[in-house]
Amino acid sequence: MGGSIVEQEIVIKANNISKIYKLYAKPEDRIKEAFSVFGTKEYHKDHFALKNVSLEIKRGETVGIIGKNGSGKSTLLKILADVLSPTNGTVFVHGKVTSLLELGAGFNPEYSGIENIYLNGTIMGYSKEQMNGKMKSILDFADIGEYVHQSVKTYSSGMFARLAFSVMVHLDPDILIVDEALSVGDIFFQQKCNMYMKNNMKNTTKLLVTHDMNSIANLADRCFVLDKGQVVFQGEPLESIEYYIKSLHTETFGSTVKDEVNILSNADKTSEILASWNEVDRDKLGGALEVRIDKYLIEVNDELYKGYIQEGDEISIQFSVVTEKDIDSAIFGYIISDKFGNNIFGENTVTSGFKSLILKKNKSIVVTMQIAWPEIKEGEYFLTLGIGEGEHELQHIIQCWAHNVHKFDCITPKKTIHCLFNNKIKDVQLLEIGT
Ligand SMILES: Nc1ncnc2c1ncn2[C@@H]1O[C@H](COP(=O)(O)OP(=O)(O)OP(=O)(O)O)[C@@H](O)[C@H]1O
Repeated sequence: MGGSIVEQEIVIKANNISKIYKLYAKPEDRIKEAFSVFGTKEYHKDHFALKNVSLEIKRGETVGIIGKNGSGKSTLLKILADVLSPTNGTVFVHGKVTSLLELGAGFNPEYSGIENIYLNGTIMGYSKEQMNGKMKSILDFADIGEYVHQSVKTYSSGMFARLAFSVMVHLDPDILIVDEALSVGDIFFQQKCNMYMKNNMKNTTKLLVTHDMNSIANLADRCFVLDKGQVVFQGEPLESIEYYIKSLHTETFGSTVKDEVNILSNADKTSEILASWNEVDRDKLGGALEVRIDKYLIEVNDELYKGYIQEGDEISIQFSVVTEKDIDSAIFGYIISDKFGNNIFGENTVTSGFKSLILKKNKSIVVTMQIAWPEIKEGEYFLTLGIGEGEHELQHIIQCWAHNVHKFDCITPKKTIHCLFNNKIKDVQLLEIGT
């Protein structure tokens, strides 16, 4: 068989699978139903953890599965890993599967790390001798030192994740299924796993469930987005992330932004157009509020924000301002902070060299600030907007702060940002000092 044919081989095929759980309002309803005369009276509601899901995955593909909590990701993986049966539909899986679902399956907590390595090997059909041959690489990768001789029940969840991942990938699976299990490991271990999967497991089909969009952007060839047990989108990772994050934002922030909004020139900014902008919640505002931020719109590279952002993207932050007084000298600014509230970067018009910005009483004004997204670590970042009154950045009246009005999901495809940002090594020298 030629290489390209092998690559095209479908190794996972799910046909119209559903998983239905019976939900009972009260525990006794289950008993009542079981003993109902002729078994006809129903006391339960059907809950579809998965509904009519069909998919095909080829050999060697890395497929990301994303979706909100409870959307059915784990249920799907468990069915594909054959630890759960679908209520309806058929599943075909061709090849040896190892899975990091629910850390612990396949591990005996009373056994030591070493004993568990042998146990997993036996389950996967390897002899003791074969496992001896793999032992060093498994232990080196897990890197948990002397703990391998302790019983697994004494491990921290991170140590356990290290051992379990190492064992799973060294058992040469045809298909590797990785749930959020890895997220309990520290960031360096997660990177090590991602590198290993990328570089050492090219022929292995990998299914990844994670809420870490950056891993998806970097590792996946293709993605499925699940919502309420159904596949609502499938496609390229970035398109899938865009679809998913947009739907999250719509839910979380109640965004009213329409898919199609014309790119506006200043003259066109009528109240009709502002009607489609995002309202800033009054409870996000602070300051004297004689001048206040009313609505905003974020555009990235001249299009509406797609749900993710990356280095070099040109952002246009537009917001409308309602004024109750004349201001001779206004300062506008922004801050980007991380999810822990640390301010990461920002600027204002004074320090950027823009002076004498005048606001007239009872006028609606639209402010547009252009910035470029810098090279920073992947993650969630929040935009805060500010208006000050005065000429000096340190001596002014805070008129309006609009806190955390917008969330940016920053991804760094094909790049590792080691800390908050990278700082290049400008020069390196090697000096030979002897033989
Ligand atoms: N044993 C069960 N009994 C009843 N309902 C269940 C059971 N297992 C899962 N569910 C329900 O099925 C749905 C899908 O659950 P699942 O764990 O697959 O979601 P998920 O996308 O993996 O979520 P998360 O991101 O929170 O891990 C949820 O509504 C969940 O409450």
